Amino acid sequence: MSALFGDDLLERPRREVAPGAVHVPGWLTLEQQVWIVERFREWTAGPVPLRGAKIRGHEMSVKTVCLGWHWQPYKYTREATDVNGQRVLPFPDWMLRVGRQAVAEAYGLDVSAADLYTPDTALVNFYDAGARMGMHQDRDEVPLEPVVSLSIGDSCGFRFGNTENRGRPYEDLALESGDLFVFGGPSRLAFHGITKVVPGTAPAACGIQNGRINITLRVTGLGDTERREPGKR
Ligand SMILES: O=C(O)CCC(=O)C(=O)O
Ligand SMILES: [Fe+2]
Repeated sequence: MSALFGDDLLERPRREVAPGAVHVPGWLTLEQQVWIVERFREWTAGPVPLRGAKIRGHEMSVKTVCLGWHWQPYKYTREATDVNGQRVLPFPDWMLRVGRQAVAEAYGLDVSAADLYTPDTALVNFYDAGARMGMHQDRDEVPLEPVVSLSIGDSCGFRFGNTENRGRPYEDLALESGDLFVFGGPSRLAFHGITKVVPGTAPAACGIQNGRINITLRVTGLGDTERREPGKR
């Protein structure tokens, strides 16, 4: 009910959580969320299915499908060589526009000033009620352009930390359906993770009833060449 009349946004103002890290609650409309969930169902139908990446032999509880470039620990490839060898779907044009609008919104820029931001990959994560993501840095990309993160479905606990280590100082905040979070500049290499998913919190009309979809847009800096040497993480 609170979402219907928008008063939840009064309780959750947009906020710079750390320098260069901005949380914009309720950025996506319900209509946009539903449309993106429809696309999510197409992406997960293949050619590369959702899969839990294996980190040092352990399968992640979060399941991921990628667009543009396929992320695997700790590199990007065009083909999902750790899944089924198929090439991932292309990075869609509309996501480039979403990324630019998101960066403009987060940093208070005119959208024409954000057209230098050119994401070329999307990591699309699905969290069921038991999924978590440990504290990590996003550092398999070459340039340190901002990461744009969109959330749809169940709320989660998001821990946003410092650039030095996985421990304190960090801040715990909730990411809810429709929220935007952008981290760039001095916060680009901040450690972050998902501590919990809260079942039953997805808005009835967001298009997904169980679980959480998260999309992160990134600039790999790879151009047309694959980076075959695993980067350090
Ligand atoms: O699910 C999220 O909000 C964060 C995902 C994330 O950190 C990642 O995919 O690297
Ligand atoms: Fe991340």
